[in-house]
Amino acid sequence: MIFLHSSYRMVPKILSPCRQSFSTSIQTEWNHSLPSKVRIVEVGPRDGLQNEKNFVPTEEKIKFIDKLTETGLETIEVTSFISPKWVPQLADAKQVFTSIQKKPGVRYPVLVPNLKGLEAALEAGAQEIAIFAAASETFSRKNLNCSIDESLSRFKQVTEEARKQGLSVRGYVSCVAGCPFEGPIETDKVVKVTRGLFEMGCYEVSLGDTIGVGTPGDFHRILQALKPHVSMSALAVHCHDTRGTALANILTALQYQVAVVDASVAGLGGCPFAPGATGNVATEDVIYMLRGMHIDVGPVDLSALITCGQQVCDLLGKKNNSKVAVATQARNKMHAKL
Ligand SMILES: CC(C)(COP(=O)([O-])OP(=O)([O-])OC[C@H]1O[C@@H](n2cnc3c(N)ncnc32)[C@H](O)[C@@H]1OP(=O)([O-])[O-])[C@@H](O)C(=O)NCCC(=O)NCCSC(=O)C[C@@](C)(O)CC(=O)[O-]
Repeated sequence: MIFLHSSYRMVPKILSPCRQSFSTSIQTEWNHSLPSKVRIVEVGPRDGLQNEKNFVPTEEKIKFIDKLTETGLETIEVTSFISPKWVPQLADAKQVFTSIQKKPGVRYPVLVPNLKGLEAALEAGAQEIAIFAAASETFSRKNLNCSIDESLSRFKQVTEEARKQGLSVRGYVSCVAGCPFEGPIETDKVVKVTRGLFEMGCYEVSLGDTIGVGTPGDFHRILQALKPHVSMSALAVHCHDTRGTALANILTALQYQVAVVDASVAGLGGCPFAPGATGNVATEDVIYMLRGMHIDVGPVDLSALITCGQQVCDLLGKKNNSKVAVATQARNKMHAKL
């Protein structure tokens, strides 16, 4: 496996918003090793809101998700059927899930931590769930109140029951590159938990850099170790951008044929049980980068997504963490003045 493709250095400077296209020969040489299509999993309504201290009114959550649907996103993680004592912000999971306008063809997964959550998700009409384990023992206890092994046996029951009911099950592994409590995490632990999730029946596993400490070197090490055991096309990456390495980590994953990327509009996000965690990579930035590389990311209207991201930032009173959104808005303002 070549870590950075040798022609990488030949790529011209970053594409401007007017989308310069690079020469066909360079494009072919460089892109042949990358997936031609990437599925974006928008996690803004779940990961993006779960850590907000002030309760976001249910109606606003519903409007937010409906706007995301209108942008053309194809997968939107809506909420979590977790204990409201643990994450009060998502206590309205059922109301949100049953009230959003679901567009045919769009997938609306929800997080589920146990059989109780599965029951609630089924009652609400969910067709896809996500379970979430960790590669760090301490983080598992902080996030799920149980050890990694206990969580895996709990999730096995959840997965078996969900699949019996016809649901698809996605898995997450948190702390793949580092833990807020334990520091660096051994690659073997990531491999063990990832394999465990596939063995119990997950169709896809998303590798979470929960606190955004990972670098391309970490993703190279982790994917290299996973390669003999799992299919790269069944993996996703979930990169928080705390240290500005998320896009580079995603690019590394693409070089391993990983073709599913989690992202959050306006770069919202963070796990309430992971001190120091900040937002996910911004969906706008991922789309901009991948389209600039001629990778198909589906029919998302980037301008509509930028507007939606800004609206939710205004609602939350937060800074927009999408560099593409900030630059586009500044450019639009400048053009409006001319
Ligand atoms: C797993 C538990 C429930 C264990 O928590 P526990 O306290 O051990 O659970 P319990 O079974 O003892 O139940 C305690 C209470 O919660 C209730 N309860 C129990 N389960 C549910 C449920 N599903 N729905 C509603 N209520 C529930 C249960 O009925 C009981 O209520 P009481 O009798 O006290 O009134 C808890 O630890 C929990 O909810 N954890 C969720 C934590 C969470 O949501 N973290 C954020 C998501 S993960 C993440 O962000 C990382 C990710 C995915 O993005 C990837 C990455 O970045 O790495």
